[in-house]
Amino acid sequence: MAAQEAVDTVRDREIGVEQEHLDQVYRRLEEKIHEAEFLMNDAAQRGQVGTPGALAERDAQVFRAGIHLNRLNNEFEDFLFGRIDLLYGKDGKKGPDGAYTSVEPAEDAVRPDNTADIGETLHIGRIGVLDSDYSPLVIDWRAPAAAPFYRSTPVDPGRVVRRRVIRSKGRRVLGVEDDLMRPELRATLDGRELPVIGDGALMAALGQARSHTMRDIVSSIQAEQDLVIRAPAASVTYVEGGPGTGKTAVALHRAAYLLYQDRRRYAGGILIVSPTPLLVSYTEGVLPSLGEEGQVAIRAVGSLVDGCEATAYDEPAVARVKGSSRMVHVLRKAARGALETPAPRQPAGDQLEFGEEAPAPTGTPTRLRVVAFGRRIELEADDLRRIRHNVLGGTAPVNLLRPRARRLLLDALYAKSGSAGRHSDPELAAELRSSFDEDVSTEDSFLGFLDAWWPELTPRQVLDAMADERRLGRWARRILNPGEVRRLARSLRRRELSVHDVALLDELHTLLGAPARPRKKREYDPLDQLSGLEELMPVREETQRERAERLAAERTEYAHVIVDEAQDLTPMQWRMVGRRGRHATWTVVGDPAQSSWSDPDEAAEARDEALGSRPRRRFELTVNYRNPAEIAELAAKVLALAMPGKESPRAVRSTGVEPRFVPVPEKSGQAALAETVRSEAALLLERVEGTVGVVVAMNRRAEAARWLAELGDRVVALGSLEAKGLEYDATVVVSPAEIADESPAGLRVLYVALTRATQQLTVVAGPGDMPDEAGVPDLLRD
Ligand SMILES: Nc1ncnc2c1ncn2[C@@H]1O[C@H](COP(=O)(O)OP(=O)(O)OP(=O)(O)O)[C@@H](O)[C@H]1O
Repeated sequence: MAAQEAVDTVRDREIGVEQEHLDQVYRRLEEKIHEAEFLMNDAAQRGQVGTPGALAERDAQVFRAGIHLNRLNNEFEDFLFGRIDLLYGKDGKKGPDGAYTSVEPAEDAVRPDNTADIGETLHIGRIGVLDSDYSPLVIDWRAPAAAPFYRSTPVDPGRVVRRRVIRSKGRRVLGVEDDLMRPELRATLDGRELPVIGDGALMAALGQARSHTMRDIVSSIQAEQDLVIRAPAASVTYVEGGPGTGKTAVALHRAAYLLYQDRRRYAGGILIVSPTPLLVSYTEGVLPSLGEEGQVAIRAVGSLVDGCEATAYDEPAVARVKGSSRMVHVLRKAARGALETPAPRQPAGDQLEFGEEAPAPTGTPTRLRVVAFGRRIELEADDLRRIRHNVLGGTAPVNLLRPRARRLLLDALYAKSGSAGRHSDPELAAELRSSFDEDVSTEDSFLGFLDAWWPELTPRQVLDAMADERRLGRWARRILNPGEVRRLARSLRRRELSVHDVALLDELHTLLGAPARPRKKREYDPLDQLSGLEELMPVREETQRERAERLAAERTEYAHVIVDEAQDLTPMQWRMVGRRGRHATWTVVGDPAQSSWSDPDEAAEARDEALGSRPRRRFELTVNYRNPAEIAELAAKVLALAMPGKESPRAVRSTGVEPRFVPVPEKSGQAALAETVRSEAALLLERVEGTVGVVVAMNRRAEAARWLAELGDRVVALGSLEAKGLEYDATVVVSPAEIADESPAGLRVLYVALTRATQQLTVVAGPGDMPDEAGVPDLLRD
């Protein structure tokens, strides 16, 4: 009892020490706010005092100080979260953050009798704060001086003697947890021995209930993760790690780190590509909590093209075709072929012509008739075919070839006009030609013809054209088999875009060339045709702000691209993502064992193409922070089937709660399955504090949502592919066999489903499963 009281007293005293420090930090911040406010009032009173530049600087200062205090008061519950006590360093140099830079201890820092004095104490927080004498009150977690907080281990302690995690809420310090990095030392701070309080700051973090949004991990980043977060931004940082090893967390913290390192280069220029909108909304709050609001674009792969927010999934056989790099060849043909619209079958009649009083045609015209120099001149179907063939010979984007098509049409018309040899004098000949061109190209019949014969195509129009099975069959000849053509065409007839369609649209965008932005209607000016000026003459000047917004929205290239769940990108998606980072540095995180793409080798090839020859630094994350050992062990059985020989990450904690198995005999029907899933989810809701995820095969998504409708918003129904990257306190995995049989990648998708829970897992064996007497489905047995 007495011993416990003594521990409590030491703990309380240490909490008091940290409280004092936190109070000092807030005092300092308030001081800065007052200074800033004073400056602002002063500036306002004196009106014109100082140059406009100086006033702007003051305003900026006030603004920055305001942001600081606002964050402190509102956002950062644990603004200050760490502390390291360090030995004296090798040299006495200080860095810009006011801390000593030396990583290694001075030679005489430890005395022969294993005693030492603490030479420096640093507090680590979400942002840096300097005292009025420029000594560091708080070091930004991303600053070099903070690295030992994450990196130091008992094996390689550097200067760190004690590492402390501080838990606080608002302005109150609630607790401290220490790790000793040099347990053999008797170190003193200001003449008193260093106390050590508790253990398991990481474990405390991992045991917390999960909500619908991800939390940052700044206070407990582990050494192997820190190496990735702080890796230099050169070329490609490539990270592999199993489920729950912190890949997503690391990717987000890395974005914050890069911004801190080189804001000028990265502000607004980092793209994070995420597999699903669900994962985007799950992770969206992390960067603001690290103080980086609005600096990073986090986009789902189905929303990478502006204006698209695709969430629909294709059935696996269709997804396989749409994602395959064979589509590049099909799309190339389609982009060119779609220039020709088939003539309508009804009403049957003469060939369609322009320049005649005929009902508006809907097919591609097969004859051009103009009047120039008082004569009727015609190009026949063969002439037109030849010209089209000639223009399409190269690889240039189709929309950009229109001026060339126009030129060749004029050449051909001129040749037929009989005017070509009329003048031997080159100057007169050129003059004649240019007046011919002017005559013809302003003629309505010519302009109308050009619009119909070489229309400016949008990616969507071409994709729609591919929905016609006959035409698609032509474009895909010797590339796709008839079954693939049929399925692809059928899926494109649905109006709703699928996630995979977006990569096709992006590819088409490249093949077609940028379509002109929607134009405001105005008087037609033939000069536009000559010079393509229409894009340069907006009806009204944009304001600065509109321009900034437009450029941000149109941004298609980034300085750094982070790909999360990289194993899932199809070859076509890699091409799309690659185009956004042609000059970028990259961070690519993924786990091949979780790939939902049927042919990982093909995807790896496309990835290598997107990343080019940039050198890669490879990292591996080996510790599973999400799943308790009991769940990880079960998942490992599926991993052994999905990817024999692949090692599971090591789970760091155990809950003592084994996964639960509940079979629903096949003959008992859908209602029994629904009832079982509902009651199992309800049971888990009672057992855990946070969220429950129910993972079902993709085609059961809608019904599963209905099954759970009454259970409130702590429970979510998810299709197997949507579970990617997410986590819940508890999960119900429904019908493992159904999930595994959904696609060629089914076992890997099942592995994903089984690794989502932080505490409890229930497996409901349904149709197709063969449970043993304990209810364990065949796929989950040894
Ligand atoms: N150092 C850490 N301290 C505290 N929590 C951590 C740490 N590292 C990871 N976690 C937690 O572990 C969980 C898994 O992390 P994350 O989702 O980033 O893993 P992942 O590797 O992306 O997983 P998956 O491949 O399954 O999507 C998250 O709740 C994360 O906050």
